[in-house]
Amino acid sequence: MVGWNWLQIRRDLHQIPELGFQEWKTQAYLLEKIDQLPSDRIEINRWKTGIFVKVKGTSPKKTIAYRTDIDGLPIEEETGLSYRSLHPGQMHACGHDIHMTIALAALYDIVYEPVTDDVVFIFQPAEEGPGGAKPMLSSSIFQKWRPDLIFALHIAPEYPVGTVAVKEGLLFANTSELFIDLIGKGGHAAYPHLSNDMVIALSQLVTQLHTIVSRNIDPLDHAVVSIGKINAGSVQNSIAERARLEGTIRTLSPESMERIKERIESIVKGIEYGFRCQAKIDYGAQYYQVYNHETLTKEFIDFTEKLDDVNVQVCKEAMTGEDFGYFLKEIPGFMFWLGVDSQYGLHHGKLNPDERSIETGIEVVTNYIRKKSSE
Ligand SMILES: CC(=O)N[C@@H](CCC[C@H](N)C(=O)O)C(=O)O
Repeated sequence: MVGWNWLQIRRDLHQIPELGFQEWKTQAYLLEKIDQLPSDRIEINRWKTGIFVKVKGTSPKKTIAYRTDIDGLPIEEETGLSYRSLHPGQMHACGHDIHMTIALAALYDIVYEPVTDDVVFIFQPAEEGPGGAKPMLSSSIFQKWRPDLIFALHIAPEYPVGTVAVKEGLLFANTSELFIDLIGKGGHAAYPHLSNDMVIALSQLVTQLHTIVSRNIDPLDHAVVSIGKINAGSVQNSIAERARLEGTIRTLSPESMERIKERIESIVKGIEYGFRCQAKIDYGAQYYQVYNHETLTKEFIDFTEKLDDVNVQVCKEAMTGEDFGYFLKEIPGFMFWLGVDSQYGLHHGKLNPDERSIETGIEVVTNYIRKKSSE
């Protein structure tokens, strides 16, 4: 039996964050570990930069799946930790290093103490974008090993270690990325009348986009339009020919997502007309809401309440997105939050999850698999 040090694994993974579908080092690291497990008990399938691992049950009647995401974000790490990211401008700022460690630990546990049912571990790339869940779901290997039940967790900086937060039904929002390019006419800053300034057009566009949620969406149906990045121009004394914004749309209903997109398209037409420019809209990756199965989630809450050292809270829905929603659209299951107690939140360069949360995650995931497999 091999001995693995979870803390070391988490720190190793933390040092090599990679963006969606570029997770080659991460995949190699995970495979190096998984290959140490007894080969007669598992089947391994690579899928792009991801991995499927099936642990054979002793007398399987069903298949249980556990999914982790594996990608990092294009965010510069500012934690100052001794094991900070070795990849400039990239960081595990959404906790996927913790997610992967818990998945590896649960895999290890189930391999060495097998359960009755088959258990499939899914190491999924590109959760932050452009989205690995949807293509993984339609892969031939997923369809062959299609589980009867699937679950996953996400770290939650705002909860103390030892906390599991979850709710039945809607947990995470519908999301769509948003990219808008404006193309006008550049020129010398001293001759604005001869140019068509895309800095001004983009500034107006950003302001107008922020009226959509307050003026076009029912206040009781929450939604978000956030612009995370803008880009225009090359030097202070030249008028910008092009400008670009990058953002995200979040809604609690698929209908509001459609409404917001209609409004964006009208506003952009107005900008094109008013500023005599051209515009291109790209919605990038779209994620379906995370909707937790009512009965399974209730059962999970009852089960988790009985675990020592775990405090279960019923939480509200969040405007975060997760392409795990696509798995839940097809397979009964749920996602839950795992408290990691960090002063800085998700997608922040100073996010620093408390590593003691790994133990809680392992306890909840492995015990839940064992419970469901004994039914
Ligand atoms: C849990 C979490 O933070 N998930 C991400 C998912 C990204 C979706 C996509 N890239 C987008 O921005 O719409 C999130 O930002 O909520």
